[in-house]
Amino acid sequence: MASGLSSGLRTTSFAPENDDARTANWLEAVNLGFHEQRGDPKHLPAEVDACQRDGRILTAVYDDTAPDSALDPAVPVATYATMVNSLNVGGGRLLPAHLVTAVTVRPTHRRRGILRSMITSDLQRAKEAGLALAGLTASEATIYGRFGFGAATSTAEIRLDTRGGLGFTSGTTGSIAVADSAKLRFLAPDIYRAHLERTNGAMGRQHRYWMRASAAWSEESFEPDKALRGVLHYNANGVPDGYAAYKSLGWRTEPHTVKVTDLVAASDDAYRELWRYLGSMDLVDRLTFDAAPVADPLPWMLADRRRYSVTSVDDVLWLRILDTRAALESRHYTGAGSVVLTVRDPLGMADGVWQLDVEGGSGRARPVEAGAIQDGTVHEGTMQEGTVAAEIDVAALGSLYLGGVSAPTLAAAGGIRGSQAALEVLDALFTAGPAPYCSTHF
Ligand SMILES: CC(=O)SCCNC(=O)CCNC(=O)[C@H](O)C(C)(C)COP(=O)(O)OP(=O)(O)OC[C@H]1O[C@@H](n2cnc3c(N)ncnc32)[C@H](O)[C@@H]1OP(=O)(O)O
Repeated sequence: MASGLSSGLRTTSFAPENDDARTANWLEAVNLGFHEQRGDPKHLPAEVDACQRDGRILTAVYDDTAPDSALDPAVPVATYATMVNSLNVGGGRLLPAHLVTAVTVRPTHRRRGILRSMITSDLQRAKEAGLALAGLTASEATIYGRFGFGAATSTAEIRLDTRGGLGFTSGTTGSIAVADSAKLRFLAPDIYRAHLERTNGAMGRQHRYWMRASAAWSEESFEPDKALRGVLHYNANGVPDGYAAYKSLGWRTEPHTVKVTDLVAASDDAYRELWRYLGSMDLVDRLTFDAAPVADPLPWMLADRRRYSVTSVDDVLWLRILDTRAALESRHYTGAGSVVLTVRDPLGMADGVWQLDVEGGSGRARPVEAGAIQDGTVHEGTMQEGTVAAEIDVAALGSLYLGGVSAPTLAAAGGIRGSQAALEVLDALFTAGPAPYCSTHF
């Protein structure tokens, strides 16, 4: 991959392996690129094992022309990794998505087009491999729009005033127990899977999530996190259907604060009861959580909703449509109707004109001759005459895809061009369902 690199650079892609200098050097380059500490060789086998479990394919760009005393040229000057995982695209439908991660270019090699070269060739290959969507979580919001990615989901950072305990408006359901963290490691994947299947916008998780939720790895290192605790919710049949991981920020923190590091609910009851437990701990004055849903039921279950505040809202999942027809036909829809969409894609992967007909939760996308559209409606050809039409940039389609933002909002921002009638149809089709929620970064 990565044709178009400047001369002197060479690139290769490989699967991670243990006892492999190439893999170790690649991981070291990622640490360098993200300003992390050097890796500890004793943790390398676990780190490589995690990469393998995630199904990561690693790409490295090398510059063999390093001068004396420079970092070993076997350490790549650029890194890039991909993996495939499931995205809930509504109605319990799971679609495999091509995920991009660990993108770094060394400061000495930046702004020479290395990222552009890696990502454009990779996206093309993912499309040829039959994947309808690509996704990533971005270090900066300014990088990936030019490559056709649009911000598709957000989470809220929340703060709860728990002095004296939180009151809830409804009675308890199921039961709660403090978790044996070592066992949580093996329960968490199943609980998350059930959450994934019921949550629009949720993404399959990487191995590190189970290691972190069970305190086997801290958020910063591959060492155990001795401060982290876990709690489980069991449904009426005694089956675990939710967990949370949390830790005190220490007695010197004023007010005394517990940070919730992960909270996964596979039922509404589990969500409510996990927060009830967290909100009832003695000696805790504040709870924080940085990955709450933007459409959070939590304030609606509190006796005093003013105990809940949102301190920031951040984008999480960015989506890039690779195959427009497959993406449109894979998604679940809530409304019914028809619209003709002209997709503009500067990279030429997703562009074209489609008539989208939605009925009974499913969409059918048929190619349309571009000349059939005049004045924003269809006038000729085999398509239904009078169907409303809109033009949409591929990044805006990525943002609209899971319904995280409305068509009129995207139109006001310039990403969609169409009549009021077309925007209303798009809105009814794409955003009428539950707001997407992705609590997974990768
Ligand atoms: C999915 C993830 O892994 S997110 C993590 C991304 N990585 C990081 O944040 C680590 C630190 N940053 C880096 O390593 C690099 O700066 C990268 C990877 C972001 C960019 O790599 P580069 O090789 O310098 O990018 P490249 O030269 O291909 O730039 C392509 C285009 O993106 C633009 N661009 C690149 N980085 C940025 C940025 N951080 N902010 C704004 N624009 C950017 C360039 O100006 C260029 O624009 P143009 O084509 O319109 O002229």
